[in-house]
Amino acid sequence: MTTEVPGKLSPGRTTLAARVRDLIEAVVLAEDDPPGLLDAAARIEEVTESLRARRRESPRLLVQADTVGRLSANNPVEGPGNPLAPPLSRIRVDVDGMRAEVTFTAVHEGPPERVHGGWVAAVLDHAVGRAVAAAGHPAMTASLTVDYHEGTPYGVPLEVEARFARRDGRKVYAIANISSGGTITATASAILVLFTGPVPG
Ligand SMILES: CCCCCCCCCC(=O)SCCNC(=O)CCNC(=O)[C@H](O)C(C)(C)COP(=O)(O)OP(=O)(O)OC[C@H]1O[C@@H](n2cnc3c(N)ncnc32)[C@H](O)[C@@H]1OP(=O)(O)O
Repeated sequence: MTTEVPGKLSPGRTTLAARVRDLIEAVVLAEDDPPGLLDAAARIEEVTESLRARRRESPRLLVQADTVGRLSANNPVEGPGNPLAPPLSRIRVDVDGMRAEVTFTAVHEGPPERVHGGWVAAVLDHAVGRAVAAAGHPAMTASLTVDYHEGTPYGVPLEVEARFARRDGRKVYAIANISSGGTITATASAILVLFTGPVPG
């Protein structure tokens, strides 16, 4: 079931997501002090139960108007309402493609002091999806090839870019990259397949 919330995302929701993002980072970086950790766990459980008492049916939260379809504000890459999303910021999407900024944290560490490759791929996957939709070809990723040229640092703003390349029948080709201070750390090429039915939000 889709829950549609008209208008802007409430500041309460974005603030809560931001505080939970802070919390996740604090958990990952917390010193090993068993009584302190158990006390924190009990207090967090209390908050979780209070939120669960007002649970919605679906994680979808459709509040952001988009050029093609609507993206959930709880999207796990871009959504400001989702504490798992890094999230993306300074998003610019038009027919020429998508550009955005993303700052990962220690939460996303894979190799020492570098972002886990799965998170890099998730952002690139999302970016190609946004770019092809903006170019008028809403489609789902069938194949994503990622080349990791250098480790991607966290704790610094990164640039994400993606653009539609070409279309061949239902297949839509796109490319994307992620860079740090002008140095490209990962590139992706993707084949997406056009949606045949309605474009999900
Ligand atoms: C506003 C919206 C913004 C959205 C932004 C968010 C982006 C989010 C990015 C994602 O997370 S996407 C989710 C991850 N992807 C999936 O879950 C897709 C899972 N796969 C499928 O559901 C189906 O495989 C798919 C819909 C992609 C294709 O199935 P179909 O039955 O519709 O297509 P079919 O298998 O007939 O293939 C159509 C064409 O694509 C080609 N194809 C399919 N899979 C391929 C593949 N893996 N590699 C290369 N080509 C492929 C296939 O050969 C064929 O080529 P031809 O038309 O030339 O004959």
